[in-house]
Amino acid sequence: APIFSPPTLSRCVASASLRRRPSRFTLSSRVSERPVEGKRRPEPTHGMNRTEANIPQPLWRNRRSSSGGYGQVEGRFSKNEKLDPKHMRMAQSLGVISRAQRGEVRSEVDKWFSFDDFNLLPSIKEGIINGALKGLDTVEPSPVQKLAIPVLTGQTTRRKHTINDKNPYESFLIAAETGSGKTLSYVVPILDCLKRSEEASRKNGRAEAEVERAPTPKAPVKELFDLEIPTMEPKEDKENHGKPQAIILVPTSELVTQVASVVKSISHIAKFRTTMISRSFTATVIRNRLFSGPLDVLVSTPYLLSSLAEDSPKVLSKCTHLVADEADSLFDREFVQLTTSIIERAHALKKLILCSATIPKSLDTRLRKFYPSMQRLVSPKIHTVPRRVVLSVVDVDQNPYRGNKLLACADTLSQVAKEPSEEGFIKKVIVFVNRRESTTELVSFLRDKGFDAANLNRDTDDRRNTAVVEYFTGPKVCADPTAHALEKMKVLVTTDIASRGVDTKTVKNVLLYDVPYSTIDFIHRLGRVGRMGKRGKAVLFVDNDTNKAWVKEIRKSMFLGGPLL
Ligand SMILES: Nc1ncnc2c1ncn2[C@@H]1O[C@H](COP(=O)(O)OP(=O)(O)OP(=O)(O)O)[C@@H](O)[C@H]1O
Repeated sequence: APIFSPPTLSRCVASASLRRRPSRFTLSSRVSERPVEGKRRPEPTHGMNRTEANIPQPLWRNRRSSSGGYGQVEGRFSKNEKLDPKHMRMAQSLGVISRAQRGEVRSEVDKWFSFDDFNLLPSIKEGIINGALKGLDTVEPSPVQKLAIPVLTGQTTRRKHTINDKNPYESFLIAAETGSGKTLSYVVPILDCLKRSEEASRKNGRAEAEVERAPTPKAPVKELFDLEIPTMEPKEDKENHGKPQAIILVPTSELVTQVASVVKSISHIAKFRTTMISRSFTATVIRNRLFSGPLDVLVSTPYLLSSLAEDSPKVLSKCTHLVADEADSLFDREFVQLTTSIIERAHALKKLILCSATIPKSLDTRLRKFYPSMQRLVSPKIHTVPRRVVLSVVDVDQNPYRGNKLLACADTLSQVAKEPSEEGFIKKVIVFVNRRESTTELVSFLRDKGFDAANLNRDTDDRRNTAVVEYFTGPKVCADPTAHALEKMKVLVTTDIASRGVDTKTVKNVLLYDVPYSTIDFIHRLGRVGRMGKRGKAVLFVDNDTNKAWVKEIRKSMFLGGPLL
């Protein structure tokens, strides 16, 4: 017989039955002893002589699907898992909204059903339906719009606001999850208010004109020696030139273009004069846009507006409504002085509106100090990632990548390209990196591998950046059905410049090439997908240096649909 022959199934079964010893199933004498923590017992009977039932705690009571509909969950999430202190600091940087507050807001939101329920002028409603939200089958306000529009238009009052020397204007904070329609929640009430005051002043003007048209007393007959005083030519009324009534501040020139296009979509119908200025335009263009005629709404970055206001302070003299969109950026260390100097110079200000998807504790404290009577319109879902976003994790230190992150990224992208979703259209994928230098390195690697990749960061040309952002925020683009899978995909490699506010509603996949520095960055980067209830996928690349407990915590919160804290 051969020394070694391959085992057959019957031989294995026979040897197993021979080895079976019933004595091994007798109870141990150490049955009452507590198991030693962390000690592994490799015997086959391990765990059979326990004094307590080993039933794992249910992790998610309302688990939607066994296949992990809300994220492919790896491992178990333990309640007692401690975060690295460094990451605890990051995780705790977000303000906390109590359950009671969330419940209160939900009942407020449930009162409203359609835009018709709001006390808006017909031209504004038409602007929403046929302009800003044109092409939608059913147009109804989103929760944050239901929360903000009635309060900002004065239809409902939450708290009586007393205007005095300390609080010369009303202040509001709109805070809601990413992609929830915050832009319209402040644009609509502002435009409605401007239209009403325009109509009121037109009525007053008509009344004044009627008074003027009344028969004037006859002029006394001129004597021969009376001087003939030449009548002055009526001057063109330049009083309102370059003095917008509403100003919207956003941190980047890409957002200037985006927000201005939302305002313009309503302005075309409701007849407003809107313009935008940013560093993408030359000085002549900016001058012409601002001073060539009367202006209702201006969208700008704080840098440009504050330098303009220094040269001609009258720019802010008629501003009654001021918005700071992405308020957490505009009140951070980089912008806070510029933003507050603009607010202080707007002496005619009636309403200050701050808007943000995240409220870091630093902002919260600052706002409580500077605007103690600020009305907070906070969505119950603040600090959550849209529920239809699935986050999966790729460990680049594991096989098959073995530390080659570039390769892991290229491989993930090629898997995305092969997916059958978005059939007939170009797939748009955004890859977020932490440092702008990484964009160049990653783009050249991806191009070498045959991907159509572009980079966007603060060093790249502004106009090109605007064009790239417009492509990724624009409608779906049809793909050539005969083209290769990689040719049917466009990849944008970018830093946080494209993570805030950019409305990439046709993007279905984001890749987080670097682990974001904070929960705030996580929320904004993941918020580029799953906008307005759409589905989205995100892939996070981790390595041995990543705090996996923190990542696990984030995935757990996402799975439960709770806020990332
Ligand atoms: N009531 C609505 N119904 C359907 N779609 C809407 C509605 N309001 C806004 N939208 C659309 O939702 C998308 C996201 O809106 P918006 O950019 O205002 O979100 P956001 O809350 O400001 O997001 P972010 O926090 O990322 O800046 C836009 O494409 C917008 O046209």
